[in-house]
Amino acid sequence: MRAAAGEPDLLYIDLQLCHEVTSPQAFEGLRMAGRQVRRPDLTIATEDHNTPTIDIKKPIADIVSRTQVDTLRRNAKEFGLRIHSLGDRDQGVVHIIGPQLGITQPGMTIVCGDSHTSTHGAFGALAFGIGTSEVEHVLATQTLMQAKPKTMAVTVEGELPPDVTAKDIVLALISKVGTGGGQGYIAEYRGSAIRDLSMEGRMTICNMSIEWGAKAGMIAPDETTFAYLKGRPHAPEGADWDAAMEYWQTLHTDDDAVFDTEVYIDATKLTPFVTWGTNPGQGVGLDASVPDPEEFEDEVAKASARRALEYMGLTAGTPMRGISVDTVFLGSCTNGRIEDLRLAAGIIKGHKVADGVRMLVVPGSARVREQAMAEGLDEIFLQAGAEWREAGCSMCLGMNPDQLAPGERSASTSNRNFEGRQGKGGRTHLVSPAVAAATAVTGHLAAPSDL
Ligand SMILES: CC(C)[C@H](C(=O)O)[C@@H](O)C(=O)O
Ligand code: SF4
Repeated sequence: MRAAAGEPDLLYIDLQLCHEVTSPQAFEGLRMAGRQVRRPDLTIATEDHNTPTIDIKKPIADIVSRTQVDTLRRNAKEFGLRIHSLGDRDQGVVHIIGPQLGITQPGMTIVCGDSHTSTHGAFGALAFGIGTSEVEHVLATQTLMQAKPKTMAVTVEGELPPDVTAKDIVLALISKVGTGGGQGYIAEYRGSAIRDLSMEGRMTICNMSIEWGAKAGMIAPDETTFAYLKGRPHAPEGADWDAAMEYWQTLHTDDDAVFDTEVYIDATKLTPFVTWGTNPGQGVGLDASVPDPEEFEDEVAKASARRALEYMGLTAGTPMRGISVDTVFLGSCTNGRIEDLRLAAGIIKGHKVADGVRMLVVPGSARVREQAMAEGLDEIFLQAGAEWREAGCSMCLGMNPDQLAPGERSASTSNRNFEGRQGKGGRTHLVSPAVAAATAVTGHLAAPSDL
């Protein structure tokens, strides 16, 4: 890093991830300026947003999607970049493949033209999303200018009650601090409840940092982190591993560190959390009811809740469990990892997806899919009547064929419930994989304990 008075810092970037949506103009910019990619070895591309999750051997039907994906392939070839294309064993959602390959490591600076790059902060990496002009800057120079953000500690203490997962922690946090609560901050998630989470759970939380406005979210690397990384294709080996460990073990906050802001959450009081509105902060416990907008004190929150209920087709006072869904989506870079699939499969096993409900199970990467199949999870989902798909962003956002029809309602393990996010007119309730599985069985928002 280079720092000078009155200037933003200049960061060296250890890893840039690319996908088809936000990279075309960046490569075009390089071409027009006659530049090369500075460090092709520190740049890796995958196809995820525009890719279909069935018939992946056929050409992509939608012309815009096909052009995006073809353009990424051409750019990767021209600039000498590693790319994991549809059908490749290492293809998948950009934020799933980095950790899975062991490319994401503690202490790194990681960027991608994608807001959920914060996911990688779960390893104690400084990881955040950047805009397309910044993507071009990093491609050309391997550096990025950044103003120093403020720091926030999000401390989650205590043991999680049954049926409560990492997703519920982060949904509860966002409804507490609001979607703008983290603006200008980098957050450290800490406390016993965070330390007790698996890497998958930690990634779920860091993934949604951007949904409450934080620039990035980080978790101090510990034995859980090291155990996850050990033996992965790109993890260091032998003496390199020992040297890396020596460094990684220093990457924790000093005991006497002072944060600009602190937030505290009592994990023992959490319940499964679900959203009722059209931003990730409009959530309540599953035991609660759809709130009454007139009871919000803040005028902006009141207006936004009124509009959200109208769009969502909901009436204040309706118990959350009384909300029926048409679709359940299990997947995305928030909850499309093996642990998420295992958890949902364990709940759905021996049950059937409710009549009239479709359940899409979309592994976050081809490797997650492979592993799930090796464990027989695909069979469990198929026997329950769910659809077992190929890897990709899928119904997390309406950029590929997996979409909600207007007016359709989903319980979705993804991270955004904005109007039209899963298809024009679609209505999204954000939930954990456990709630998704129980909801698929009952046909209305539910927890595993309801089965
Ligand atoms: C398409 C991409 C730019 C976008 C993002 O930045 O997050 C997408 O991944 C999303 O989740 O909305
Ligand atoms: S899975 Fe969803 S949130 Fe993640 S990168 Fe894809 S579209 Fe964005």
